[in-house]
Amino acid sequence: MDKVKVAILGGSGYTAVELIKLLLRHPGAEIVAITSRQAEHIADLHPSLLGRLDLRCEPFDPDALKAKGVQVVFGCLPHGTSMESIPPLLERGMRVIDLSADYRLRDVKVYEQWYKETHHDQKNLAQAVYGLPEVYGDKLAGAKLVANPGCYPQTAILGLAPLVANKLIELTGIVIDSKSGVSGGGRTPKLSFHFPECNESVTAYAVGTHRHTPEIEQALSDVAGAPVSVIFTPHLMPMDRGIFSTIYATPTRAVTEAELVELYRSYFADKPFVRLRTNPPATKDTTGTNFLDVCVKVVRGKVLVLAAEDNLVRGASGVAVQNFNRVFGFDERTGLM
Ligand SMILES: NC(=O)C1=CN([C@@H]2O[C@H](COP(=O)(O)OP(=O)(O)OC[C@H]3O[C@@H](n4cnc5c(N)ncnc54)[C@H](OP(=O)(O)O)[C@@H]3O)[C@@H](O)[C@H]2O)C=CC1
Ligand SMILES: CC(=O)N[C@@H](CCC(=O)OP(=O)(O)O)C(=O)O
Repeated sequence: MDKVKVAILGGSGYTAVELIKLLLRHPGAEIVAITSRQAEHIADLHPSLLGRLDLRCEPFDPDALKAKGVQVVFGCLPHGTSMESIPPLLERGMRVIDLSADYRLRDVKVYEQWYKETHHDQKNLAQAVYGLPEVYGDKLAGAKLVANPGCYPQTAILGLAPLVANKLIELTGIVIDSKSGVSGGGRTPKLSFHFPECNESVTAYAVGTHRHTPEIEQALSDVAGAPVSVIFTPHLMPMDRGIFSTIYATPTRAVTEAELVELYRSYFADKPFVRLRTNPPATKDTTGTNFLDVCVKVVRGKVLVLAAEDNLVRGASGVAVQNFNRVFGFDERTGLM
């Protein structure tokens, strides 16, 4: 089988470099173009790629990408910018896996409420598939537009899916307390990510207003078949990468830990990237991998779920490759194990 010709948008960013490294190891993918506003060799933007990829970044030009035979474009751009770039790619018959948040929320009013921005591409929103393969896997084969999921939401959605699918917890008031490494904020400098600001310090941010709240609720409501509401609080941690979520829920009946462990084991049995742990996972156990580690406990009548992942791999570029595999019919583990 010929390799799938791939382009990446936003070449200088963190998710782009992670994606490039994954795709260089993928037997079915060939990177033929990387776009950037900076006309540089990719190894000048990311010296870790020196000797691994000989490609000069180019300006974004959908016709030029089409002329190179690009079949799928990975969008590694900020939200808002992404929805400006994607329509001309779809019009020219290229598939898109978008790492931004622009196509994740089905209801445009919800997007505009939480992102405080007007949505400019409602037409393509309708055909976007939310790219969380463990939940929406049957919709991904041949998809034209995949909305890659957010980093925090994956820990919450997969951490809670077995419980909400089986109506074992109350569907309102679920508490999700999450911590992220600083790379979650991207490479573009910002005061709160400046070393003296965030080193040796922990703080919560976007309390009650974080954009991932409706994304978590949308997917969990799909799994539950009923509305789910959560209280999601993200924290910035003085580390490079990794996300850890501690989730508290109220059971709808008396449950035992052994029963829940068995439920999780069977729910994730055919999901190779979710690892069930008997002790709390650590972010470092997942660094550089596409694994999402989950542990379920019962404490004083409450259900606790502990989940860890690498925000740049499982949280972004790794799950994007998992989606690529599903879209093009590769085994979903290809290039990721
Ligand atoms: N970091 C993470 O852990 C995760 C990130 N995401 C999402 O993935 C996307 C990329 O994130 P990440 O790689 O971290 O971000 P970065 O800030 O590291 O990179 C984004 C890149 O997009 C390009 N860019 C920035 N602003 C503009 C603009 N106004 N117009 C055109 N291009 C622009 C730049 O590339 P250049 O200068 O080369 O043009 C920039 O380096 C975002 O939507 C983010 O929310 C999703 C999950 C996790
Ligand atoms: C630490 C940090 O700042 N994290 C980012 C995570 C955003 C992200 O990566 O997800 P989206 O693609 O949905 O923007 C934040 O909270 O905005």
